[in-house]
Amino acid sequence: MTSPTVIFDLDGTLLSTSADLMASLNHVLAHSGVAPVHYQDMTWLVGQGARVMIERAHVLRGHPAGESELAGLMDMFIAHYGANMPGETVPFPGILAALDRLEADGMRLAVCTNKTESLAVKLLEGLGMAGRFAAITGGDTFAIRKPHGDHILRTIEMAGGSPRHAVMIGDSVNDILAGQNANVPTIAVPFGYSDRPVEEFNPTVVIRHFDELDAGLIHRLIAAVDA
Ligand SMILES: O=C(O)COP(=O)(O)O
Ligand SMILES: [Mg+2]
Repeated sequence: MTSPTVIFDLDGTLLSTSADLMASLNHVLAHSGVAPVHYQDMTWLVGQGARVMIERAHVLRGHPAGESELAGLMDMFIAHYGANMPGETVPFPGILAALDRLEADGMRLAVCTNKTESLAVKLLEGLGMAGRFAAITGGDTFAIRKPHGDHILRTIEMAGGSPRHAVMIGDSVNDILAGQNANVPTIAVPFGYSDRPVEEFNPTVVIRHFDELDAGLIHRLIAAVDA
C-alpha cells in the first residue's frame, strides 16, 4: 500500500509566525506612513500570502496601494522578513513529536503554503525542519495556489505520494477548501490565524493540540475515504 502523505500548511499550523510577519508588515506600513496593525488583525491578514497581507493592511488603514506601489512594498517586506528569520518564530506545541510519530510510521510529510516558496524554505531551514519534508511548495510555486485543489495535488505529486492516501492539515479556510477541492480529508487546528471558528469550514476533524495527531488518525481518515 502507498504510504500516506500528510500535508501541512505553514503559517499558523506548523509554525507560530505572526510576531515576525507583523514586525515586517509594520516596517512596510511605517514606510507608507500609516499606523501599525495589531495581533488581532493578523487573523484576517494572514493566509493568502504576503502580497495580499500588505494590500489588506493598507486598505484596513485607509490607504489602498496600487499595483506598482504594492510590488515595491512586497520587495521591502521580503528583504526585511528574510533578513530577520527565524526571529521569534517557533513550532507550535507538540508538532515536532507529532512529525516524529508520523515519520516513524513511514509517512511522507509535505508543506503546502501560500507563503512565498523561498521564504518558506529559508524559514524551515533556519529552524532545522526543512529536511523532514519531501516537498515544500509555496504560493508562487505554481500558477495556482490554495484554495485551488491543484496546489495540494501537485504537492502530493512532488512528494511522490498518492492523492488517494493523503490528508491536509491547516488553520484557515483556504486550507480546508483546498483539501475539499482536492478531495482529500482535512484536519483543522484552531490555534492559527483565522477570523472565523475553524468548525465553520467543515473540516473532516478538528484537533485542539498536536498530541492528538498520530498515524492512527491519518489511517482512519484515509480508510473512511476508501469506504
Ligand atoms: O503567509 C500567508 O499569508 C499564508 O501562509 P500559509 O498558507 O502557510 O498559512
Ligand atoms: Mg495558515
